[in-house]
Formats: sequence, C-alpha cells, structure tokens
Amino acid sequence: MQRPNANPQQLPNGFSYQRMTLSAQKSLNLFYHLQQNLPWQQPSTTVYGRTGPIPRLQCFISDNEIEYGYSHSKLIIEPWPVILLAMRERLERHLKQPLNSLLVNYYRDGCDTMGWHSDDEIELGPKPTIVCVSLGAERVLKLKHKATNKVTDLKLHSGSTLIMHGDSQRDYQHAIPKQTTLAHPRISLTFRYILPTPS
Ligand SMILES: O=C(O)CCC(=O)C(=O)O
Ligand SMILES: [Fe+2]
Repeated sequence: MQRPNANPQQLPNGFSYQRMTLSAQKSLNLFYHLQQNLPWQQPSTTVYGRTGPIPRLQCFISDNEIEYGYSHSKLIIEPWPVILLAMRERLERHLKQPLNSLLVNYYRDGCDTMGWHSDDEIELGPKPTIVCVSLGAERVLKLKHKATNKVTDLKLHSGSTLIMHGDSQRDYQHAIPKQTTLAHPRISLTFRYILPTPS
C-alpha cells in the first residue's frame, strides 16, 4: 500500500514533492480567503516583442526594501497577510533558510497559464530554493531539461508542496500549460529568498 505522503511521481534532481502538506479542508479555506482578500494584479509584460497582460493574476508579498525584476514586470509590493506568516515560519524552520518573499499566482480557470521559464533572476542567487504550495484545482507542472529537452509532467494537488532547490533552475525550465476543459481555479504560493540589493 502507498503511504499517503509517498511520491508516486519520479522527479528529476532538485525537485521534491509532498502531496498532503495541508488537509483538503484547510487548503480550500485558505484558497477562498486569499481569492477574496488579496489585492490581485494583472501587469503587462513583453514577450517576443508583444506587450499584453499576463495570462493569470498575481500578488507579490515581500519584506520591505526588496527589488525584484520578475519577468521584467514592475511588481507592487504588498505586506505579509497574517494568515500566511505562520506558513512562512514553518517552511523557514523546515528548510533552515529564510524566505523573505512570496509570489502568489491565481489561475482563474484552465485557460490561465504560466509560460516556460526558470526562476533564475540574479536577485535569487545561484542555487535558489523556491517552495510552491498549491491550493484549489489540480494543475500539471511541466519540467523541461534544458540540455536534452526531456519533459516530465508533475500533477500538483491541492494542499501539496513542491520544493525546487539545488541546480533545478539552472538545469530546467517549468511551465503551467493550458487545460482548456478545466473550469476550476487554482492559487499557487511560491515562497523565495531575494538577496538584499547593496545600497
Ligand atoms: O503555479 C505554479 O505552480 C508555478 C508558479 C511558478 O513557476 C512561479 O511562480 O515562478
Ligand atoms: Fe517558476
């Protein structure tokens, strides 16, 4: 029999996945609370010379005095909501690393997406640890090895936690593709540590 937290999905080096880090009820409650209370933004970005709104909503939460050029868009910095501070502290204790920033993504349905990218901005340092907690609809995360183009699919269940660490950003790109038949929304909480900018 499978242990409830066992990882049935074979993952490349630098990725670790835990299915049930939050109960179904807690995940749903947190999903609705954040959906209703976060100040969602839909900034524009330029991809291959075309400027348009990003295909999802987002909210960037961070400690003061952090500059982050995520996807070359200007991010409005929000303060930490109390409801997310305990999760941040629990993850920091588990990782034995600080996490000073959180990019929250809100996929309103299966037509909202995140294109291929690596979280390899200079402000994240050489081997960043990024923790991604999923709430709501199950979505597929695609991982593509940069050298071989081999693609691995990982299902992200509500209440799960994916940790990307080591050389995962150097060696892989990741994306959340369209699932046009999916009507349900999903929120992902992506905790990171952004190096302070020298003044
Ligand atoms: O929504 C996800 O699970 C992926 C989010 C992501 O890749 C990011 O915020 O950089
Ligand atoms: Fe990412």
